[in-house]
Amino acid sequence: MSEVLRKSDFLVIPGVFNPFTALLAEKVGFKAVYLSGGALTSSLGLPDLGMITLDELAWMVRRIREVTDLPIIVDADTGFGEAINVYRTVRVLEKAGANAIQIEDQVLPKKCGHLEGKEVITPRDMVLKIKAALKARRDMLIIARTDSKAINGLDDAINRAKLYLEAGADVIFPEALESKEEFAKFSKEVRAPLLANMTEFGKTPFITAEEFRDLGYKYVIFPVTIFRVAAKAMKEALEVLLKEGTQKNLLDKMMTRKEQYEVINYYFYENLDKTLSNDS
Ligand SMILES: C[C@](O)(C(=O)O)[C@H](CC(=O)O)C(=O)O
Ligand SMILES: [Mg+2]
Repeated sequence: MSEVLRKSDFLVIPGVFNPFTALLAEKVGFKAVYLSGGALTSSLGLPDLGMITLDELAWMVRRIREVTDLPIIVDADTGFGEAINVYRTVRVLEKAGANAIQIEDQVLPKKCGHLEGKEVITPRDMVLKIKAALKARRDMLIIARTDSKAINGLDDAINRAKLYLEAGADVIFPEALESKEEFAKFSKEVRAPLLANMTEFGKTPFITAEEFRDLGYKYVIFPVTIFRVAAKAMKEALEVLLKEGTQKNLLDKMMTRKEQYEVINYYFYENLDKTLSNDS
């Protein structure tokens, strides 16, 4: 499955936060999913500040792996500690079913890369984490994210990316670039598979997937888009229920029971049960 990530020329990758959303992405036709820390933590009612544990993340990777064969890129934040922790993080997440893992060079508590007040670790400390990740991985890709642009500027982010590549990172993720020109400069200087983060309400202006491809990016993630759309839809539905005491006016906004069951392969299990009983 990591082969899909390695061999594809270009991939548009939605952020998911549970098995249902991963299945939806698969059924709609996406070729890979991104388990977003931002969306996952929000779905747990928690801020994205590096507060969940490795075990909680691995549990979700296993649950998603159970239902889909799509490649999963896992957002592992800062790797749950220092280099030796990163070693274990990689082992655990790969066994759980991850095909790629993203580690970022922020200090803890980490933040969404598009917020103010971030801090970065030294390039050397990040290189140690990347080396630990490479020693631990069997097949999965190691994606090194640098948050440095917003703190030390684009040139520092470019220099860090070069060091991370030299250390062996497979993919570079420059976080929170602010214009097409910056994305273009980065891809001109950093000759490697690159991942662009097209999150909304952040520092990056809207750039389409196709434009990112033309700018030299191999992967584009839309990490929290479906969470935010669903969150607003759920809030509106709750308000209607509270006000009207009936869901009648919501029906045309709903996935039907049949459509819902198709996503979760309900009918497969129903048929399996019949076949097993008929056979015996
Ligand atoms: C990509 C990201 O790391 C995520 O957790 O999905 C976030 C996205 C977001 O908060 O919008 C990020 O730090 O950019
Ligand atoms: Mg994240």
